[in-house]
Amino acid sequence: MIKLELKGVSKNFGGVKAVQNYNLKAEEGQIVGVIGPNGAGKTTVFNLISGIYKADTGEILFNGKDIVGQDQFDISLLGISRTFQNIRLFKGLNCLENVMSATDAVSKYNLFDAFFATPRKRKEEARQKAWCLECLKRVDMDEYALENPANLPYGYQRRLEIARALAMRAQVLLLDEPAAGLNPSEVVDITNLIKNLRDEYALTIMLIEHRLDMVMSISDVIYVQSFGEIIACGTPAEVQRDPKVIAAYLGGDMSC
Ligand SMILES: Nc1ncnc2c1ncn2[C@@H]1O[C@H](COP(=O)(O)OP(=O)(O)OP(=O)(O)O)[C@@H](O)[C@H]1O
Repeated sequence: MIKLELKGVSKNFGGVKAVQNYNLKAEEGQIVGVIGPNGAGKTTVFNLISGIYKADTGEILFNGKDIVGQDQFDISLLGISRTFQNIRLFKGLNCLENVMSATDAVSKYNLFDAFFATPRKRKEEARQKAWCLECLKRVDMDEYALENPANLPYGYQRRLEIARALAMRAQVLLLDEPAAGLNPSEVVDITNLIKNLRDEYALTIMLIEHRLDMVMSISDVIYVQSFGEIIACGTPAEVQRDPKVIAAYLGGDMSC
């Protein structure tokens, strides 16, 4: 089943054609790698899917429905969550509160309940807390629930971002350079975590990554972008031997 599909999507910034006539299909439970040189338009694709930017042309279908024009908040409620190249966490909140902040929008109590701290609000908060602890556990971070993320190694902060996305009950996860800044053993950990989450929840995962060894080892299919266009798409083995990819992206050596 196709979970996410981009059809003829384009985005210009003034004279810059950041994304041009972009077509992509991501099946349920698939890990889709997106690679390409700096400035190729990879992050712009994520910004278009997540509603940060609106596509100039084309369709972005999530579960078969076009989401172009919806704002980022509504898109995240639909089930598309993303992480960022530069980790975005609330440094003043502990890990559990960071995860819970992601679920505030889906809480099932109203202003009256919130103002008067009704039993319904207390019950709903307890339910959300249990669910968020479960999400922390899923990324092996339950023991750090009360820790400030700023005191934790980078690898944990990356996992915390993923826990926030899980708490939103994401069906599609957009990971922007999940291995950036991680040491080799943290890269192995996050790679295994991503694979396990896909297997367990049938998540559809798109990932932008400059670390080719990681993206090649984890992806079912890879899209290669250059100057806003897809120049190749296929299995890791297929794109590695594609002459266009080798010429445009790696200057001759794609072995990793
Ligand atoms: N908000 C914006 N305003 C103007 N130009 C933009 C904007 N966002 C992106 N661009 C331009 O669009 C092009 C694609 O940028 P984008 O960040 O999507 O590339 P990228 O492939 O993610 O790069 P990197 O690998 O370095 O993160 C670049 O030329 C960039 O300068």
